[in-house]
Amino acid sequence: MMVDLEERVSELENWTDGKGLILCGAAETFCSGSDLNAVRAISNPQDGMKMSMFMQNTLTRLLRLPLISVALVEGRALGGGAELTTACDFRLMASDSVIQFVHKHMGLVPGWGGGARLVRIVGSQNALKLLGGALKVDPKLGLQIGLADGVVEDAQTVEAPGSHLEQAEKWLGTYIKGPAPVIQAVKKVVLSGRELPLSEALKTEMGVFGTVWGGPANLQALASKSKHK
Ligand SMILES: CC[C@@H](C(=O)O)C(=O)SCCNC(=O)CCNC(=O)[C@H](O)C(C)(C)COP(=O)(O)OP(=O)(O)OC[C@H]1O[C@@H](n2cnc3c(N)ncnc32)[C@H](O)[C@@H]1OP(=O)(O)O
Repeated sequence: MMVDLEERVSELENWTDGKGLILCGAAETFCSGSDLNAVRAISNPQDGMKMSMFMQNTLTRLLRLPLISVALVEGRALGGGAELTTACDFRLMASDSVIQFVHKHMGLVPGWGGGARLVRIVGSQNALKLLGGALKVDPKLGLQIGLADGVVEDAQTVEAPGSHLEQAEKWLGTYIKGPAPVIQAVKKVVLSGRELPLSEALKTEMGVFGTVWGGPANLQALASKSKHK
């Protein structure tokens, strides 16, 4: 899974007109973390840290893609799978889904960068509770602490306008409507604001602004005298 994921991220880094990404699992599980059969063979500290470096690099690149990403969590996201959800910009949870940082039960802490990202998403107090307590985060708790950005309804409920994936596509559609260069610029500006010290973020923002100012979308908007009602 880890190598496959890195290869997909490399492909996505070359997707020049991408605007949005939905990451979902298979069957009833979003991701159950490391392959326990495989990690038993690399249970020494050196190999563990190599795996950690590989996955931290992969997931950091995933989060830094110039597009808006959503983790569609169906079933369980456990351990590294929970960390994987934090490597997307947003998380949508199905009604019976659970995000659980089970690391403590494995005698571990997050190793794929999920600890650092979790603090930035839910704050240090909630991160400490989720990691220290290996708490099961259901959609209600996820929305309450800001780990979940929305819930997708089950097909048999009246509110469900389609499958989980169709609902996620509709949810994401609101944020990626528009020309790819503009959506990509939006993500780049937010990324720099999220990761850089203010003075550097301002420089990055100015640079990104320069790529869209006077661009096709900007000139078209100016020509149309659009009103934002
Ligand atoms: C940095 C964190 C990272 C690390 O330390 O390297 C980790 O992520 S540690 C791993 C954390 N994940 C787990 O501990 C998950 C363990 N699995 C489960 O809790 C359950 O399997 C499940 C995911 C909740 C699913 O339960 P259920 O629906 O009851 O199905 P099964 O338990 O029968 O599983 C089906 C099948 O899948 C195999 N499986 C599940 N998870 C893993 C895994 N992480 N690695 C390897 N194999 C996994 C499970 O063994 C079953 O296989 P078969 O017995 O061959 O059918």
